[in-house]
Amino acid sequence: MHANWKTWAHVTKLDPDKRLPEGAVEEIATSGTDALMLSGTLNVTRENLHELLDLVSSYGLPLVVEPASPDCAIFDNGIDHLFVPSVLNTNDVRWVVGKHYAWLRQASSIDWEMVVPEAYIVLNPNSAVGRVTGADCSLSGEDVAAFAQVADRYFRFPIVYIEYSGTYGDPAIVQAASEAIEHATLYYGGGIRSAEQAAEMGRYADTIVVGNAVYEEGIDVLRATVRAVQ
Ligand SMILES: CC(C)=CCC/C(C)=C/CC/C(C)=C/CC/C(C)=C/COP(=O)(O)OP(=O)(O)O
Ligand SMILES: O=P(O)(O)OC[C@@H](O)CO
Ligand SMILES: [Mg+2]
Repeated sequence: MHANWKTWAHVTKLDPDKRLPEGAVEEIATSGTDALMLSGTLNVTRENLHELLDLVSSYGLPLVVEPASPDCAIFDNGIDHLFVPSVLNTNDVRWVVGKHYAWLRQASSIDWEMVVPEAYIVLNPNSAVGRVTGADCSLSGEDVAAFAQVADRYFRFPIVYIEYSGTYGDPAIVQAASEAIEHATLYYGGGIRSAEQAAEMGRYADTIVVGNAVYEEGIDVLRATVRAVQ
C-alpha cells in the first residue's frame, strides 16, 4: 500500500462517537486536508465506525482508522491505513503492548501492509486518552526528547505523536521532540483552533492534526488551519 502518508501536513480527526451537521462531511473532505483519521478513545464501536466510514468514503481522500481497542482494528470499507497507537509514557503495560498482544492472539488475518505503528506521548492528563491510559503527563522537554528517541532510534516507530487532545500544547515541547527525532514522522495534535496555532505547531511537527475544532468551530477554521501548513 502507498507510503505517501509521510507527506501529509494536515490531518483531520473525526470521531465516530460525534455527529456532524448535514453537508459538513463534504466541506471537510474538500477543505484541502490531506487525510481523514477516524478515531476516539471513548464509545467507538465497529458500528459507529462503519457508519462514519460510509459517510466519508466517497470523496477520494486517504482514510485512516486509528483504533483504541482491538475490536475497532478493521481493514475493509476502503480504508488506506490502520494507525495503531502505543502509549510510551504510561506504566500500564496494556497501552504499550498488552492490547496489541490480545489483538494478535485472536485476530484471524492482519494486513500488515496497512498497519503503521504510532508512538504516543500523551500530555493532557484531563483528556480521555490521558485518563484511560494513566499517562504521566508531567514531562519536561528533556523527558519528551528522551521518549521521542526511545520511539525513533530504539523501537524505530515510523510515527511519534505528541498528543494534547482537547488543549493547545507547549510549542517548546514539540520543538524538543522534533530536535530529538532523526527518522520518524512527528505528529502534533491538540487544541488547534486557528491558523496561528496551526502554523506554530507546524514549524516543528511534520503533520498537524485537527479534531475538536471541526465540531466546535466549523469549516472556516478548518480551512484556515489547512492554509497555514500547506
Ligand atoms: C492494539 C490495538 C488494535 C489497539 C490499542 C491501541 C491503544 C494502545 C490505544 C491507546 C489509547 C489511544 C492512543 C487511543 C486512540 C487515539 C486517540 C488519542 C484518540 C483521541 O482521544 P480523545 O480525544 O482523548 O478521546 P475522545 O475524543 O473519545 O474524548
Ligand atoms: O481534538 P483536538 O484537541 O484537536 O486534538 C486532535 C487529536 O490529537 C486528538 O487525538
Ligand atoms: Mg477527541
